[in-house]
Amino acid sequence: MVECCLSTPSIVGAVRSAGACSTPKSGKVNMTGTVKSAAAIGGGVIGGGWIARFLLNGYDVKVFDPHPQAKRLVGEVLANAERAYRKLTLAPMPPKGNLSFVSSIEEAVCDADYVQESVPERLDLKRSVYAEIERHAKENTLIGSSTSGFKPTELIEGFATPERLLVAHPFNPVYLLPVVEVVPGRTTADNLDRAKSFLTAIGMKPLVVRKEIDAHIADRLLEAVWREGLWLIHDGIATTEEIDDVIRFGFGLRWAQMGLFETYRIAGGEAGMRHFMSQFGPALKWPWTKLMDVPDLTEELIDTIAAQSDAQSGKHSIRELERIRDDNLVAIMQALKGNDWGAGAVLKEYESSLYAKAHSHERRPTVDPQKPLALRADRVREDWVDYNGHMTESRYLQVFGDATDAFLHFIGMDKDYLASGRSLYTVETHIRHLREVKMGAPLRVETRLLGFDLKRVRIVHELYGGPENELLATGEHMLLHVDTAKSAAAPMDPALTIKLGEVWKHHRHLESPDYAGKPVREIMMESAAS
Ligand SMILES: NC(=O)C1=CN([C@@H]2O[C@H](COP(=O)(O)OP(=O)(O)OC[C@H]3O[C@@H](n4cnc5c(N)ncnc54)[C@H](O)[C@@H]3O)[C@@H](O)[C@H]2O)C=CC1
Ligand SMILES: C[N+](C)(C)CC(=O)CC(=O)[O-]
Repeated sequence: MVECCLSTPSIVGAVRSAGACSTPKSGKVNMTGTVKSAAAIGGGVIGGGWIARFLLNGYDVKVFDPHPQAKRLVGEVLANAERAYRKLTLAPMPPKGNLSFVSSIEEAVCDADYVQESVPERLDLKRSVYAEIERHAKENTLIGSSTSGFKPTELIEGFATPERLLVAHPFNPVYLLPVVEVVPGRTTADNLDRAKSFLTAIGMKPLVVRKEIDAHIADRLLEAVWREGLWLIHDGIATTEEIDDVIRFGFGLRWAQMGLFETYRIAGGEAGMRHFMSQFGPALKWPWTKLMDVPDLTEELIDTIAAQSDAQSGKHSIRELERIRDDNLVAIMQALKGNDWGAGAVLKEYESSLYAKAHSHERRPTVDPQKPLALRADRVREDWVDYNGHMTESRYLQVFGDATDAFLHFIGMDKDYLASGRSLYTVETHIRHLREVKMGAPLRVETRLLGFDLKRVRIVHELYGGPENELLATGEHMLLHVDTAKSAAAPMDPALTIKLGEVWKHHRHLESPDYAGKPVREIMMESAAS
């Protein structure tokens, strides 16, 4: 917790600037009730994570936090979050939202459709912040609280519009971990739905807690584990590092993918959960845990824990530790995505929503059909670079593959088309690497249709970039239309061929690339030998 800033809104009111709001208080969110802009009240560890998630998902965010270094602190969390997202996904993220720091709660919330409160865990402070939010926010602005343990009915005391306040309890780092415990309190079903769709749209998995309790679901569990950890240190049985080791080399790996009960079902062998319960149930009554006893947090115990923690992790700054943690979380989530499981399944769903948005009319670039199609732009990310300092080979295929996907969306191969059991598979690829492509270089792909018939599409992508906007690489591809259930070639839907025909009407007049259709050159061994 940042000690300097347990400021109450009345103190904050002294620095409030006037005339901040363009929207009158009574203004509706918008016609559809969807969230378009967000405010963050509190930009510490958790507020900073929320701010990063909102911004990276394209929402403008106004932040109020009286901490004198709030800008720097949020900036550092945001930098780490951007770094993590570059590794997390290649899906087209929306343009980043605008971040502004304001000097009052009023300025922060007056235009916002969604407000996330992340001030320190003190009930009086939270309530006074809500009173200020309520005074200045639009009438159907949603308010989410990051509280780790307060129940919504405690939070809403004295609040005139409790139907719009809910607990939205996230997990650190908020920009990566998907789950958010949503505790509705007296929120209306409509507002609950709005909150859930907003949280889902920013890549989260809202889990509605059906009955409010202190500390919701997760912190009840986490506190039990933490309490046992404190006892183990207090009793001199284990150090902070040893406790962390049994988790990270052992059951923590299981928890990341199956949680507690599914793991224990397997631990029951073929007889499953019933056998597990009968074998280990009695142990619950043995003195395996300290139950609700809490060790006194004496200076001595705190010193021991802090010293052990320094010995364990003191060689890294907190920001470095965050980056190590983020890299590991990204690796786990990507592995789980490959298995379409747990947090990986959420990531997969989120990515497909990003692709769908990118290909929707809203964000589709204006395309001039008379020219090669400019459907894909990117930048060489830091983990795309090989030991030569160049974009590594597999990333060329990634960039061209994404450009092919963009082209297929352009001609009408959308989610519904795929769901109908039809798709286009790439059956042949020829990539030419023409110039060095270095880290950070902006890339632009131009796509041209070289021909098509009822079952095949032939395209070529040209990759441009670098300081002179030069041609860096080319990729020529043959795609085959298939019936995915039969895994056999099949004619395309007429809608696709009509669209291809429209593109072809223009592209047939473009100058044919002289390299197209040519194989990799042969090496004449006779001349090499002579
Ligand atoms: N740290 C964690 O692991 C988690 C914390 N939470 C919850 O998130 C909330 C915030 O916790 P942290 O971010 O950890 O605390 P923090 O101490 O890192 O940040 C709190 C921020 O609130 C600011 N603040 C203080 N008074 C304010 C006011 N009147 N208006 C606006 N900003 C004000 C402070 O300057 C500080 O930057 C708490 O309710 C906590 O229980 C939820 C999930 C995890
Ligand atoms: C320790 N804590 C209660 C603040 C933890 C949380 O609320 C969730 C988390 O991120 O572990």
